[in-house]
Amino acid sequence: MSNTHTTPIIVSRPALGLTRWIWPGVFLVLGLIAPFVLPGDKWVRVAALALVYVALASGLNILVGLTGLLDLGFIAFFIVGAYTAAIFTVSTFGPLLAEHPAALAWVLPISIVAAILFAGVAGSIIGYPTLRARGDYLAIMTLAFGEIVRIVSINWTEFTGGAVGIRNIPPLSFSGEGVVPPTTTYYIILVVVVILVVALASLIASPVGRAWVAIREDELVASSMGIRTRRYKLLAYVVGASTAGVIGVFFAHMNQFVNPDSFTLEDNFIVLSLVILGGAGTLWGPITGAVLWIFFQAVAKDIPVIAAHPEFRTGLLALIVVVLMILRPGGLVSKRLELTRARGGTAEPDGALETPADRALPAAGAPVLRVAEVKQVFGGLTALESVSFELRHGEVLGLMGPNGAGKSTLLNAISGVTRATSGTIELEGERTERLESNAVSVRGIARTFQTVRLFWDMTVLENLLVGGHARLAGFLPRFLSPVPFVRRNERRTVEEAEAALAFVDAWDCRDRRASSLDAYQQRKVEIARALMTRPRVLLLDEPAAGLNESETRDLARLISRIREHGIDVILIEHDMDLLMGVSDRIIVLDHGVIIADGTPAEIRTDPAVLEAYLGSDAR
Ligand SMILES: Nc1ncnc2c1ncn2[C@@H]1O[C@H](COP(=O)(O)OP(=O)(O)OP(=O)(O)O)[C@@H](O)[C@H]1O
Repeated sequence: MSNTHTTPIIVSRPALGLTRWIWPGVFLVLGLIAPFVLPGDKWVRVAALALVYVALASGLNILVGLTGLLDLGFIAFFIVGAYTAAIFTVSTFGPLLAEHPAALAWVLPISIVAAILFAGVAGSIIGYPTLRARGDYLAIMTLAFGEIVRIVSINWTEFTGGAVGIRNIPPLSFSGEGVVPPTTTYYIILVVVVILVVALASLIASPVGRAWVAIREDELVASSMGIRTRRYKLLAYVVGASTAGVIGVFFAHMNQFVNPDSFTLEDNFIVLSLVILGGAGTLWGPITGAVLWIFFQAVAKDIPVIAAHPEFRTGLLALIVVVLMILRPGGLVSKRLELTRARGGTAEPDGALETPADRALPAAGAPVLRVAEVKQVFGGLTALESVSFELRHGEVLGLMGPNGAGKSTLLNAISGVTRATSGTIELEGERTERLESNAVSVRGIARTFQTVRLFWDMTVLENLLVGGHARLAGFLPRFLSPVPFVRRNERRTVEEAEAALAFVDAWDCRDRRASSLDAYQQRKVEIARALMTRPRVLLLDEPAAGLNESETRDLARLISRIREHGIDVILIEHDMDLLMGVSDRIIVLDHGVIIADGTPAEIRTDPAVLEAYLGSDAR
């Protein structure tokens, strides 16, 4: 059994049945009764504005909270949505609406689709160049983008009305009435926001949401699990932007005018603060933050000192954020996101690893992986010098060499983490040396890392589901988890994940947060996650580092069992007993050159190996 010497932190089993609806139920009931309990129209308008911020904060949360992409220009997408509605209803369809105000019922959907399209395109435009940028660069680029859109809205006068803006946007009335009670507007916006939040929540508890969180936690590993990271980052921009665009349309109708002052840089920071204040990366945090802040702001307006100095409002928000970040760094709501809605079984599977039915195994001894004359140069340093070898089917190939010999560099080149300077790599006859790591993973090469790299904030099961990502997410995003066949797929993958966990003897940990596991459990989960990609070849980089003797023996048995399942293994290891015991053949690297290739017994007595390890005295 697994060794457990830490206090197990069990992430509560995903809530079943009614309990998981408590939180959304409370919000929905509050949303529905708000106009009845709020004292007067002014407060109903405040509530409607709070809903607008709920949608904005939820959209920005996809970028900042889930995917870890700081966006300081998010308000630009809101501007695009609001101006789209304004231009459509005042200029394009203005004369028609003047004659038939009820035509808004079909102009509005056109505005919404156009806003999704325009904001989505704007999202891709900002998203594309920022795909390679992170941190400071990303922040500055998005900030600049937000300003560009705002400045364009001021200066493109024939379209946007310049500084004056666009007035006389019709209210949300489908009956032709010129005046719409704030309660009606409120309920229309409530319906829109509920639809947006449900759609975003569905996306989060799907392979897409897991891919976003995986990218935030460790982009390199996410890619090694088969996630096309650039595509998912771009998708995050498009989804966030479209959300802001849609709510921008409703804001324009609610406000009945838009001008550049409707959206300032300050609004941008307010939305960002609300996400952080509420709890970035949670579903309900940004929603809570938005509602609390908008109401707090409305109340604060009546406090004399703030009424006299409205500029204090944002300063106050900044102060609240600073204090809260010290007291509660995760934000007001720190409930972990559930990244799957599928439920696992309650009985441990028998521990047999699934082999895909469509997979024809090569003949024993046939070459599976061919590495030919691979060279890797980093600046002036040649880490690998024309390395060539074959991995044959049915074998565990040991890879050893002194520190700095180039072992990890070789694994990185094979797994597509780095691109070899020259040379070829073939997996069952297919060239892979030019592929990115996600494509290499999909072709059938999985890996673990020298220091364990799990998605620490996810549960063990979620970690494994990320491993099964490529099977769950096709080109057409099969992400709408309420759709039955998608759920079936997800359930199948959960079953496979549980089988993989039972195989490595870590099924008990399936609901634990990865960060709570002990060293050996972490290693086993990392191996199970790699197995979830259904690899033909598994690359293990020093899996015994940090393990005790009995764990190392157990690991040796696990590696042999993996080979018995038809998965060929390349094993880097400094633990000689493990390496010699489990490998069928060993190659030895020194200074980026293969100096020996043979059975463990041959390697043990090879003079070149002894010299590399012990110096010239060994001869
Ligand atoms: N991204 C990089 N940029 C520059 N130099 C690198 C890079 N990656 C590795 N190197 C260098 O390449 C050489 C080989 O490193 P590598 O990590 O592959 O060795 P190793 O055999 O895995 O060693 P160890 O057993 O200590 O992990 C080292 O000199 C290392 O400093």
